[in-house]
Amino acid sequence: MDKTKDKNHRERSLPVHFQYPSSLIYSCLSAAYLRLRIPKSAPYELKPAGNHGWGGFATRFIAKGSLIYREQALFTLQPRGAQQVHDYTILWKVRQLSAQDKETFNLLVKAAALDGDDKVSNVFIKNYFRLVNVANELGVPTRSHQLGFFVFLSRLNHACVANAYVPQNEGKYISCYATKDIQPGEEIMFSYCADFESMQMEQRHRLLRFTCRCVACAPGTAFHELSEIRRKLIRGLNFLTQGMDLAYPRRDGHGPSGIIADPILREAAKELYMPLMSRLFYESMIGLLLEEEGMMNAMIEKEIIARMRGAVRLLQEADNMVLALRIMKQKRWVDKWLVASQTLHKPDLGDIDGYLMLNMTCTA
Ligand SMILES: C[S@@+](CC[C@H](N)C(=O)[O-])C[C@H]1O[C@@H](n2cnc3c(N)ncnc32)[C@H](O)[C@@H]1O
Repeated sequence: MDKTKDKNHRERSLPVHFQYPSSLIYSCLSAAYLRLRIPKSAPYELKPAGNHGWGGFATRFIAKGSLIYREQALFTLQPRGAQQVHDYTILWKVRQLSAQDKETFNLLVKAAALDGDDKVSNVFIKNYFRLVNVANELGVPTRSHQLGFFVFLSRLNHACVANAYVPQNEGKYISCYATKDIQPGEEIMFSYCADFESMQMEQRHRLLRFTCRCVACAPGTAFHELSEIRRKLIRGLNFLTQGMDLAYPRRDGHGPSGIIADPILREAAKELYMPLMSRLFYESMIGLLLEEEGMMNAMIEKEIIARMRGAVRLLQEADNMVLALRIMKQKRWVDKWLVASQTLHKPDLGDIDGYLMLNMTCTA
């Protein structure tokens, strides 16, 4: 996913719906799920996962950074939102599938029916990922959104601090990568929403509509307390660098922005008027906080570094350039942040260019 935080495209898989309350449901689901043939190339199997219904468990060691599974959508739809997907549209798509794919789809419908839900559209809602940049019929990439139905990666459960990551998408495919070393038998989980990095527990659970019990969602623990502070800070830092509040819907382009108390700083951030050297400090702090939170991974890192490089390229003053190169040279985020802290709010002749360029990109 483009963590340059394309304003409208951050939603990935949607927070989904029902709790799986009893062992009765597990055994009903098992009838359907045991018949679901996980492809041989996928290094996980389906098993009951405590209060998460069923989940995917590693069948072998999966090294940090490696691809876990790449899946093609069984079919795609192009509605305005998943809630607007109608049963008949889905069934029309399913009619065009191969016999084997139809059977797979029917297994998920059966599992849902055993769970007391016979609406095909709800099955879709539970198994879709948002796709952007899908090529149109002529093969030309578009910015339009599609929703893809994914059978196998949809079986993975959510964790706010996860061991896997699903970047936004690549056309009709989605891929899941390990963000940590995963041992055989360990459950593979990813965060259902990229913006959760800027949200505190209560808001995350409200959107998910279920109660996550990962390490960040364990009130009373030191990790949870720190996590709440870190995510609030990340929210503020994202606002300062990108001019938007990722924790709230932004119909008008800007969120409530209560996250930044200082009105002058808030207005400057909204207008994307932020000195380049300050950007380097804020971005390195985001990196440090994400790492501390256990949410850093190669893809996010690449995106933050790309944004930092963009700022460095625009610098015009020699002493700032020297400092910036020192920041970029540091291997660890904590060191980048320490060096960058010497530069906060230091102006540069390139600040105006940076401001113009960002505003042009954002309005284009
Ligand atoms: C896409 S499905 C994931 C697979 C699902 N567990 C199954 O049995 O098919 C999403 C649903 O799984 C459950 N779920 C996923 N992650 C969870 C978590 N961390 N805690 C509780 N329930 C979770 C929720 O009911 C959610 O609506």
